[in-house]
Amino acid sequence: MLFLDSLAVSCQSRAMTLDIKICGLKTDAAMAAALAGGASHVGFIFFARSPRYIEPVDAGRLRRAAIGKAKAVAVTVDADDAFLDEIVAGMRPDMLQLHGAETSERVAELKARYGLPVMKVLSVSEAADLDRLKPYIGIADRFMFDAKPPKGSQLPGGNGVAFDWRILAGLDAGLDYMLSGGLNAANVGDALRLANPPGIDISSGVESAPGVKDPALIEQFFRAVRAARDDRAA
Ligand SMILES: O=C(O)c1ccccc1NCC(=O)[C@H](O)[C@H](O)COP(=O)(O)O
Repeated sequence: MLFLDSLAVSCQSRAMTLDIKICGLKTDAAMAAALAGGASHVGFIFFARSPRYIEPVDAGRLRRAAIGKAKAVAVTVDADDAFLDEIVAGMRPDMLQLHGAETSERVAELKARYGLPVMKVLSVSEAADLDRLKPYIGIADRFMFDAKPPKGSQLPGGNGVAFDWRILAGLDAGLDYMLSGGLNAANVGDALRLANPPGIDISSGVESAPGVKDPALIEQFFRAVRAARDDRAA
């Protein structure tokens, strides 16, 4: 845990801005709710086994509503160049989210190939997992810390499972990341209080069924975030 120790700086010094990514969008109504709530990022899933899978050209159509409002993120899992070419051409993302076992060399290669910022996802369950950050520092533009998938899950993400957010509290205040995994309107206040992250990400916590985003739940989530932030500012 030497690496975590060396990064330990008080989170109190973080800026008061909070990025919010709503992930797994497939409909205009969900997109409208995400933008109305003030999402900074909207995510599209390009993983065939996911109930949130969307074709690149459909994502390209949907993401138009976000131009100038929120960054459109293409979420991929160990995708090959041919599929990434199709995604980038069809959707025109602002950012790639790499949710598989991509190495730091692969991250660097993709940044050079597409000229897009990359968010590398690391799945965590204990503080020692943060040691896996090291090779990506200075290469990935941003990180996402997500929970490890439960046993038997077919999905690397979108499982609605949380991890112990306190393990993020000692991270360098300058590290740009999103806290993800199992967030919902009921627990987001605790997540913000315990980890004070620069960004958060949610998917299944704003769904009425797997892959079905509920605009009312999206609105409720933003309300909960605002209430938690108002409480902390008071
Ligand atoms: O959501 C999916 O189906 C998915 C499938 C494959 C790779 C990543 C996936 N989701 C990525 C995300 O960014 C989710 O928002 C993140 O894992 C949190 O999901 P949840 O716990 O449901 O909020």
